[in-house]
Amino acid sequence: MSTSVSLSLRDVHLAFGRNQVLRGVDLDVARGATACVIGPSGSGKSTLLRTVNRLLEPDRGDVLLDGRSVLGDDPDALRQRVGMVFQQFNLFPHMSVLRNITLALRRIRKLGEDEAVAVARTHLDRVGLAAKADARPAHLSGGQQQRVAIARALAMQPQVMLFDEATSALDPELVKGVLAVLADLSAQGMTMVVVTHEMGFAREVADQVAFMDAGVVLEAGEPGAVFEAARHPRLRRFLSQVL
Ligand SMILES: Nc1ncnc2c1ncn2[C@@H]1O[C@H](COP(=O)(O)OP(=O)(O)OP(=O)(O)O)[C@@H](O)[C@H]1O
Repeated sequence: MSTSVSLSLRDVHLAFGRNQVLRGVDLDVARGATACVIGPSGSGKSTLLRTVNRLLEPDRGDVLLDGRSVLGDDPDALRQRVGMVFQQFNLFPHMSVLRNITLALRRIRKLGEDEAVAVARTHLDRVGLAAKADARPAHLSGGQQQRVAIARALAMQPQVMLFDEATSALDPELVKGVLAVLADLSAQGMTMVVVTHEMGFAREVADQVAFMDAGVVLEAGEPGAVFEAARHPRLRRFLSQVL
């Protein structure tokens, strides 16, 4: 794994037209730490993630990796450093699992075919899918497809990983396997931001839980402090609805 970096968002604002979605987001994720972002639908969680790898540009504020702003960086170079996994797995349906992973290794990391295949197999093994290298995505379960998407992102040797509701599209029995991969990655010291509705995962795996409401991080802290001793009434109300 390449070295993880710290991540900071400073007073990030973003509007879609007149809809002011981010209203001054501050978040600090230490190197190697896992932050889980929780909060009501529409509070801006996905939008926040997308500002980190510049799928969206903030109107104001800053995004920093290891203390350095990334807002002037080449987006393609930045996206090699910041891997992202989406709710829908976004695999190429007409390619084998292996090819889905080697494609970017060859085109972006410029690896030769043999090395790309070797790297891809290593990462497939890491997510427990070495035996599925030659399968088409459609022949895999949703949970397996999501693990391929994770392997594909990890193969690029990111320094930060973003997960946008990575288990929300999965049948309940498939969620566990994907969360186990995330927990493993967290334990290995990857810097991660995980937008999730899985409160059990947040409680057990996160170093920090950040509660977003109406475009700001209203409260953040260690899981025990957030789940057991929430200060803000809006967070207490949210938790009473989801726990
Ligand atoms: N590309 C876009 N164009 C216009 N509006 C958008 C766009 N993306 C998100 N929004 C709006 O931004 C607001 C926040 O959306 P966002 O997806 O960030 O919320 P969320 O907290 O991730 O919600 P959920 O938990 O339901 O996924 C919503 O009002 C949404 O309609």
